[in-house]
Amino acid sequence: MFGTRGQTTAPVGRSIGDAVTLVDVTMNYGTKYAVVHAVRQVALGFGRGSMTAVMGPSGSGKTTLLHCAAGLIRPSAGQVFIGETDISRLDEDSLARLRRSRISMVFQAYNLLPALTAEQNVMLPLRLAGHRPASAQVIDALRQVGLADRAKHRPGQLSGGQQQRVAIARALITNPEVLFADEPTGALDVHNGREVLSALRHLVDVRGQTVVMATHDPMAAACADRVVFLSDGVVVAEQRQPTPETVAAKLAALGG
Ligand SMILES: Nc1ncnc2c1ncn2[C@@H]1O[C@H](COP(=O)(O)OP(=O)(O)OP(=O)(O)O)[C@@H](O)[C@H]1O
Repeated sequence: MFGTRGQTTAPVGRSIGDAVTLVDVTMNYGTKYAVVHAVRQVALGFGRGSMTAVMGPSGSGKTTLLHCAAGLIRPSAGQVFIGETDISRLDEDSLARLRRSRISMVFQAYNLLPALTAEQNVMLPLRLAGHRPASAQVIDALRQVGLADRAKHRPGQLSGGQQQRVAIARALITNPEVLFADEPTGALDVHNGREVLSALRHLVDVRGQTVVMATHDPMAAACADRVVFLSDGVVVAEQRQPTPETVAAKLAALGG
């Protein structure tokens, strides 16, 4: 968890209850002549079976932090652990394997293939990995997001919220330890956004899924167990049991 330094049950900076741990993660973009310090010395843990929202003003480093945590980019300094695995030490092939098998990511754009049905989209990650998923497994993933009855529908026949829930089902099919979501409701109206958030919440409460979500939206953040606030790449605050009001007030104070 936040400020876990000094734990005696795990190496310095890590708690055994965390699905993901960032140890002094720093990410700089650019050259030494024009450097952007996007994330600075962030030390954070994301607890297993919990939902954390990462918030902050535009440009505060939310996406960069998520991408470092998910192994999509390598930090300039610091370590990232997925469970016990220090992904900073993995070579490219091992990191790619870990990303495929232990991590999933959902983006603001659903990235569904329009010619495929919901169930075909959901099975795609396993098919690409050379597996033939059982139909029951695919339907179960769709059931987890409330869409078992839409398996044969194509994306064009679904609402935005339903399409994003198919994207979440597709992210679940590999049974990831952590599901990262970058602005998952960013393209949706309030109603569809709520459907997506309640699907994510259901996964945490019923399945024990770990979810880490970057968002601009105080309503979305208030669905999380905990909100971490970034400002200029630094973790400046956190809230537990957040409400839309407490989150919005903090964000306003940070200039978001
Ligand atoms: N590939 C890149 N090259 C150079 N600078 C980058 C790159 N990606 C992000 N940045 C910069 O890093 C900082 C953090 O960006 P990031 O996208 O992580 O913030 P954010 O909080 O997710 O922003 P937003 O809410 O607007 O999506 C910003 O100053 C941004 O301009």
